[in-house]
Amino acid sequence: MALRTLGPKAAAALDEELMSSGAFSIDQLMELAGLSVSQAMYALSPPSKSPRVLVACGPGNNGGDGLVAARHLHHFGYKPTKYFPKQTKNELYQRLRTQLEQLKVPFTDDFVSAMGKTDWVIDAIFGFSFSGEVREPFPAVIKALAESKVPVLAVDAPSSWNIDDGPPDDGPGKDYNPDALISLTAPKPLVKWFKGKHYVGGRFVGKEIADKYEFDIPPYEGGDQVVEVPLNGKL
Ligand SMILES: NC(=O)C1=CN([C@@H]2O[C@H](COP(=O)(O)OP(=O)(O)OC[C@H]3O[C@@H](n4cnc5c(N)ncnc54)[C@H](O)[C@@H]3O)[C@@H](O)[C@H]2O)[C@@H](O)CC1
Ligand SMILES: [K+]
Repeated sequence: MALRTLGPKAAAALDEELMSSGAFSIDQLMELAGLSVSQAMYALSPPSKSPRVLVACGPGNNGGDGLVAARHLHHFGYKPTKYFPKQTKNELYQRLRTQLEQLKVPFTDDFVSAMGKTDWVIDAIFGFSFSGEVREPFPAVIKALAESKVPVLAVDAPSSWNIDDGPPDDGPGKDYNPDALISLTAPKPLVKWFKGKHYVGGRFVGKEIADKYEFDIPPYEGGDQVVEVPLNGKL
């Protein structure tokens, strides 16, 4: 049995429910999501093998997960660098940025050059709210990811893929196939087209909610925040 998927509308509704009747704050959810991204990175390649990680952050909550992950990666012993070209004035993001500044996590505004000086890239540009054609300044970033010689871990979705329909037929993300993907809470329908290593994280939902939204809680072990899940094989 493969894990059931959660479409973009249901994923947004679930987020809203968690933050209203569920009594979670966005900070809590983002912290757990970002922690699980950093744990997937560690499972893929520990800092002794790949110390340099370039974290590409988009303007929404997917980017926020990337900022949180960068902080945890620093504490795990990596040397993260962040790329965050469209910074919001939202207070949460300002606090996440200040936390990274205090740890002296550097930033870059030249993503393409930074790709030549890293061991892994984390794609936290767009998640389940992405739609349409990729707008500036991101087409060049998506193109660089598609042509990347270093491995890429995508957060929740390979950025520029349609959440329901998978890889785009043309545009900068046409040939973008990241090496690994961490789905948050539940895989999105695009996993049907994904061929790399797949993890699920974002361990904050109980069975009642999972039943209501018709997805499965993956078989997390012990205190782990992530679990590797075969995409079409048996659980
Ligand atoms: N319940 C969960 O699983 C949680 C998910 N979180 C993360 O939140 C993500 C969803 O966050 P959001 O709803 O903020 O949205 P996203 O981060 O997916 O993206 C929205 C942002 O991208 C921009 N955008 C959308 N389409 C674009 C295009 N074609 N070109 C350029 N920019 C475009 C929007 O203007 C907006 O600023 C998830 O994928 C996940 O990473 C966590 O942070 C919190 C908990
Ligand atoms: K992403």
